[in-house]
Amino acid sequence: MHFTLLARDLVKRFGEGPAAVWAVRGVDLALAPGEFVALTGPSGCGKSTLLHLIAGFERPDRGTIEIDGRRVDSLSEAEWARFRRHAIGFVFQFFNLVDTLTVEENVALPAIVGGQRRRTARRRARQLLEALGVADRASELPTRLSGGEQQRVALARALATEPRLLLADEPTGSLDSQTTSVVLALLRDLHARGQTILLATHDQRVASAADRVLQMRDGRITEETVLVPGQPKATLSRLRYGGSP
Ligand SMILES: Nc1ncnc2c1ncn2[C@@H]1O[C@H](COP(=O)(O)OP(=O)(O)OP(=O)(O)O)[C@@H](O)[C@H]1O
Repeated sequence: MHFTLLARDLVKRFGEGPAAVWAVRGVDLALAPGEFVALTGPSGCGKSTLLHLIAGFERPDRGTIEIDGRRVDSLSEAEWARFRRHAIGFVFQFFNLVDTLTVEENVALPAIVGGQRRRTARRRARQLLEALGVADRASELPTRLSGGEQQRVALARALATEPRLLLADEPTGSLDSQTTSVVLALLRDLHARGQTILLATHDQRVASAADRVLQMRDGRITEETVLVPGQPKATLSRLRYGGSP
């Protein structure tokens, strides 16, 4: 079986000695291509840390991570950064857009940094903004946009390099109920198109859109609820909005 994500026995500790915090204490996790999995659990149980380990923002103290069959935990920082740029999209609770760049430039940036031609990257950014319903804000600075619009831009940026794995940390955590519905509909749509998604959420509505919900407690996955039984999709049809880039 091919997995988009395969993590084994992940452990992450912050600090030393008696002050040490064991944020992740031996997590095994496998996502098949096209699966949508939600992580839930009380504040401080380790959801963000787990996502950061998978994205390579933090290094595990123990354990292994494979993404799309590639061992990533042993990569150098530079290799990790290069791999992450095209394999992983990350959506943050507070958007993390660059305030001094326009919306379109924000979305095009990862592809440009990854070596894509500027014109191609900007054209694809336009297509994504169109698909996510924020194309009319393309030339504005992100600070002029509402929270929901900023999160749609952040989603567009995360998808700009057609990542195998979309990670999202509380993507609706700073949105009101109506805007949450919009972002949730987008996540469902991405899932229906075959995007593999792992997200952390406190919102039951968001969690219930997933195929599986994993409950975390004290750095461990303590419970699994399968909402959509059966084999996950075996093939991943790559996301394409409005033709090839
Ligand atoms: N950089 C860090 N340095 C020290 N401790 C940290 C660091 N990051 C996280 N922790 C600790 O690790 C534990 C897990 O935190 P984490 O942010 O992963 O939890 P969480 O489930 O995402 O919480 P929330 O739902 O509030 O975002 C907490 O005790 C937290 O204080």
